[in-house]
Amino acid sequence: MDSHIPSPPTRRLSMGERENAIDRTIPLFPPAAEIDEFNYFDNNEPPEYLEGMIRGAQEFVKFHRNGRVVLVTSGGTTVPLENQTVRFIDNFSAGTRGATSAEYFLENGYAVIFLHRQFSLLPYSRHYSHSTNCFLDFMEEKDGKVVVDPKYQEEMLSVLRKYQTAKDHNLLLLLPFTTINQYLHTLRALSVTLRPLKSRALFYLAAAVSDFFVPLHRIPEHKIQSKAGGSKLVMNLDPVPKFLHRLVDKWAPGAMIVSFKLETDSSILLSKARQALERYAHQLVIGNLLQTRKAEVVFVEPDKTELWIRLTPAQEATGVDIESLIIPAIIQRHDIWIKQSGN
Ligand SMILES: CC(C)(COP(=O)(O)O)[C@@H](O)C(=O)NCCC(=O)N[C@@H](CSSC[C@H](N)C(=O)O)C(=O)O
Repeated sequence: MDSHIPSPPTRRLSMGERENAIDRTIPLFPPAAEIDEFNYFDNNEPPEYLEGMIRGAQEFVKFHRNGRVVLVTSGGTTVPLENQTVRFIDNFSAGTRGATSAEYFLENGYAVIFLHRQFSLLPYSRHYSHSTNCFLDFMEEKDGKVVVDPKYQEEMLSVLRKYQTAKDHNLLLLLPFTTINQYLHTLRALSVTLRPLKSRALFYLAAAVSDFFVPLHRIPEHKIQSKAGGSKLVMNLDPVPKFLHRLVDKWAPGAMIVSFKLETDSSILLSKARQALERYAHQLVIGNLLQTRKAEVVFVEPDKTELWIRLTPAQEATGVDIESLIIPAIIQRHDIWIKQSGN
């Protein structure tokens, strides 16, 4: 290390060690019973904008009543720690999986309801976001006017044309969420809105959903104060109802439902994905590891098959989207689902 740069102070660990960071003496929560889910929705108000949002979704579904509609969820849900939220627990997701998948569904003739974390990546604009691949880097000034750098014309024109087509044909409905509560209320309401499509409705649950939250009756109104000299913040979180169970059983009967299982430990990915499929009895779990999610996923299906979908090194090197392989494989399964459902 350069002599003139002082070495960082040794990290001060809090009193305990890593293994004490989470109190594991509390018994593991049993799977949420049905009543817990009713309680959740009775005790946690829907967002005030929900009625208007759903009216728009109803118009969209009516417009596409003879086609296929996929609800793509994308981005991470937050768990506010105060009602006047200053601090919150976030779930990791840039929104790349959802936004990229939505583009491939659109290119395959699906209408897309994109339920996404506000300000996360969106279909098409994800190619030129404000930070990575900043759109300003693709422009230059010529004769006092802003023009697109000729180097990028072809690629940008292709993205623009796809974006325009989606807009001109009313194929993409963008609906935002931020908190877990907004997400759950909106997902439930959209499930009911999609019922008329029966098997032609597809749920593609790529959002990173919170598992624990602070219930309304326990959340402080104002910013939590830290005491002078420092003080611990001990949080007591409740489990988020296992809504996937309700979605499959009650909210979206007949629709095809695909969920994602996110892990960081490769040794438990397959078993956790199988467990989710057994627990919720939906049609497909796509397992992925945080660290390799852009290069490989595994399809875990009710007939016990496990199909790995991987980019080759050459595909990775040339920037092929793994979603260009995932989505056609899902559509193949949706074709069969619709045929078997007879509606
Ligand atoms: C979030 C990523 C990894 C994409 O990343 P970006 O491209 O950066 O956006 C996505 O592929 C994914 O695994 N999404 C699902 C993550 C997730 O939270 N899955 C839940 C299942 S759906 S939430 C279901 C709820 N917990 C319940 O059991 O009812 C889980 O693993 O537990």
